Order: sequence, then structure tokens, then C-alpha cells
Amino acid sequence: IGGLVLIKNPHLDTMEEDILYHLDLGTRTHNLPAMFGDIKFVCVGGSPNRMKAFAQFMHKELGLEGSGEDLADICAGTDRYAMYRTGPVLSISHGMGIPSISIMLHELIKLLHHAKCRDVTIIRIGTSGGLGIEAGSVVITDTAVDASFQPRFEQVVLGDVVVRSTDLDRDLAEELLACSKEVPDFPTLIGHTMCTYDFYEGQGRLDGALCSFSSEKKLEYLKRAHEAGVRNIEMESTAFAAMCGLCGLKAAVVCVALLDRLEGDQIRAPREVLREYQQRPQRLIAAFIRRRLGLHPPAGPALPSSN
Ligand SMILES: O=P(O)(O)O[C@@H]1C[C@H](O)[C@@H](CO)O1
Ligand SMILES: O=c1cc[nH]c(=O)[nH]1
Repeated sequence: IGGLVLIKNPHLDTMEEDILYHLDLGTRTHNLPAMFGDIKFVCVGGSPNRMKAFAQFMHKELGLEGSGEDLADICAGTDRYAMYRTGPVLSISHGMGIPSISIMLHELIKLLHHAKCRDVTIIRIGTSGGLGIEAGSVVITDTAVDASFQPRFEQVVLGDVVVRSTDLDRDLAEELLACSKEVPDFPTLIGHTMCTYDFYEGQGRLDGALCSFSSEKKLEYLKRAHEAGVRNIEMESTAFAAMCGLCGLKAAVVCVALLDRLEGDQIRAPREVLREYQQRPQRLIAAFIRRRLGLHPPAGPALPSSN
């Protein structure tokens, strides 16, 4: 049925109650359609403070009443994830890495299903390591690939490896690129995003507690990734693309590059610079949501708060 979230689990219908444990929500304890039925945009990102700042920023960008400073954490009963809503926008943290985002997405997707949400667009706003691009550039992912540059997400289910595809919505990526013209003070590009299971060895870094390869091997790997079309590296996009795609959600990944990995491993930019980088995907997505809602022209030079 048009626009509804598809749940690919026949067991769910037989359950009298569904407890979304890590979100501290449930079908018996909460009226999910009343709380979330009108949500149209879901934004996710690793850090709880970033997602709070994004919700507060969106509150202002949507011209809603009040400062937005007092938005409450809907998942306050648990400290696994943080969730905020303002207008039709839901903002949720997912922690670091595939296991963490995948638990959150199982429960979030069921939440959107129980709430009978329709036509939801979901966007990951994250940070990443760039590949051959200037620090501070924003990458809109066309294809999420694994550490062998393949567009697949492998999950072990009952001891067997299940392979899922990682397609993202092409039109949405193009629409986001078009919106980037409204925030011209940083470069935005479309490219492949490589998703790994680790920040250090898994991303070819020489500066972890363990390292089993030479700096020549590292550069050879990163250059191969670049030749395969990879423009940035992070740790959630394949699982995010696979799960959202299977459940019929239009999904996008928009990450800022904190450094160029062809130039180094350590993130050396001052905290203030990193904070401003983190705001870039938020500003692009705010422009996108405003445009979708017909709130033209863009608001003044507002910035998300510093998280
Ligand atoms: O959304 P975030 O900034 O958490 O995304 C990337 C990938 C990992 O979660 C983390 C590593 O620093 O940043
Ligand atoms: O290099 C980086 C920076 C942020 N996040 C990553 O996963 N890698």
C-alpha cells in the first residue's frame, strides 16, 4: 500500500505487544500513531548531542514556536539512543558501527510501521574520512560499498551469511545535490561511500593499537578504493541502505569528510573546525526539508548549535 513502511517479518503480526526495548517505547505503553503518525522525515547520526542540535536547528528552520531549546528526549528512559521530534522531523542517534545502527533501525522501522507513517524519507547525517577530497567536503552517497568495494551488506543469520543489496534512492541523491546550491560555502559531491567494521585497521589506518600492514600497502588499498569510485569511508552506510531499502523507505546518506585519508590518519583539525564541519550535512538537510515543505526562500544565515 502506497508509502507505508514494509515490515518483512511474518511473526510480528502474531505478537500482542511489541516492546521497542532500546528506545524505551512500546505498542501497549505508548500511542505510537498519535506520537509519530505524521512524521515525514527521519534523520539519524552517530552522536546524541548532534541529533539534539539538529532537532533544535530544524525547529528554528521550520519557523516553529519557541526556541526549541527545551525539546525533550523521547528515549530518556534509556541511554542507548536519543530521539527528538520537531514538526514532521524525527532526529535519532544510532551510536557507532553496524551492530549499533542495526539495532536502532530494527526498532525505528517497527516504530514507523506501528505508527502507520506514510511516505517517510530517512537520511543519515554523519562524519567520515574523505578519499581524495578536501576536508569539510560533503559527500552524498550514490552507492554504499563494503571493504571490498562491493555494493552489498553481509549479515550472519542462523550461522549463514545472508547478502543484501545496498541500493539508495538515486532521485533523492540528485535532489539533495540540487539543494546543495542553497548552501554554497562548502563543496558537495556525489560518490560511493565505503562502510567498514572498524575505524582503525578496518579503514587502513596506521595509528591504531594494532596494525598488520605497511604504509605502502595502506596507500595502495586507499588508492584502489578511490579508483573504484569511493569518496568517503564511514561505518554504517551499508547496513542503513540495506535495511531501509528492504523496508521501502527512501533513504540517503550525507556525510562530511573530516580529513583526506590520502593525506593522513589522525583527525587534527581543531574542535571548533570539526564542529562547523558536522553542521554542514545538517544545513544541507535543513535546506532539503524546507524545500520539500515549500518553505522558500531559505531562512537567514542560521547555524545549528555547536554540537
Ligand atoms: O555519524 P557518525 O559521525 O558517528 O559516523 C562516523 C562513523 C562512526 O560511527 C564514527 C567514527 O568516528 O563516525
Ligand atoms: O576517518 C573517519 C572519520 C570519521 N568516521 C569514520 O568512520 N572514519
